[in-house]
Amino acid sequence: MSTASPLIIALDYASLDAALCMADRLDPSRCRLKVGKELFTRSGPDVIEALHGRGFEVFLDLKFHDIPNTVAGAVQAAAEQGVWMVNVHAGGGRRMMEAARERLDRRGLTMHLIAVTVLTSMEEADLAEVGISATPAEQVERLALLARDSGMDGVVSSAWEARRLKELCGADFLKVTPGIRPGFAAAGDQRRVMSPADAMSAGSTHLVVGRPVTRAEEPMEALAAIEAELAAG
Ligand SMILES: O=c1ccn([C@@H]2O[C@H](COP(=O)(O)O)[C@@H](O)[C@H]2O)c(=O)[nH]1
Repeated sequence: MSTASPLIIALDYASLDAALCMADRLDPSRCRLKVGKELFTRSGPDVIEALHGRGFEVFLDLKFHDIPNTVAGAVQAAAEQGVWMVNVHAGGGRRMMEAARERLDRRGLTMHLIAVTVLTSMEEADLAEVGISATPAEQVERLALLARDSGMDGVVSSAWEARRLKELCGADFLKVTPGIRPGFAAAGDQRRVMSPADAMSAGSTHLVVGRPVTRAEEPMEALAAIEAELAAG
């Protein structure tokens, strides 16, 4: 089932059972689901099949970063499992991203293919430590333009960069933003955070929300509070 909701709930769980327990409380008309490294490493493609069986569209957040041929093969495998969206690291470079795009196009596979720019857990000092002497905003812009020119459908960034990315890359370019924190949630390990309503006003097209819902005492109430905030604008 496709949904008009911008919400993507991150199922960061250590077992398939725990992830499906949460999925069974959610409604595919109200959100999409994200499967990341922990859950996929534990459960493999079974989790994708189980979520599809429950009617959810799935963002497979494995952030592929490898040589072009390897990434193209991984992206093809994701598309053949029918996932709605997959991502690669823009830092893998133009040839890597182009190889992924070409592989999908040549096989007639349709799936959103996006690139991670700068992780929302990073700030300027973290970039400096890995040898990047730019602010997160500058680095996101640089990688987003490279991603667009390499055939990506959009990027993962924080919502702080969404407004500028809309100006640079247009409204149709997907701006998938984790680090979403409603007023009631702690930032935790995230650094570049924003509230759901502010993120949408800034130009995010999709909001990735994990712990504020999945670790809430009442996950459905937390989700409803986020939906109410979005509806109020
Ligand atoms: O830059 C990034 C890229 C991916 N993520 C993922 O999003 C969720 C966020 O979860 P929260 O619990 O809401 O912090 C998580 O699965 C990350 O792997 C990200 O946070 N930042």
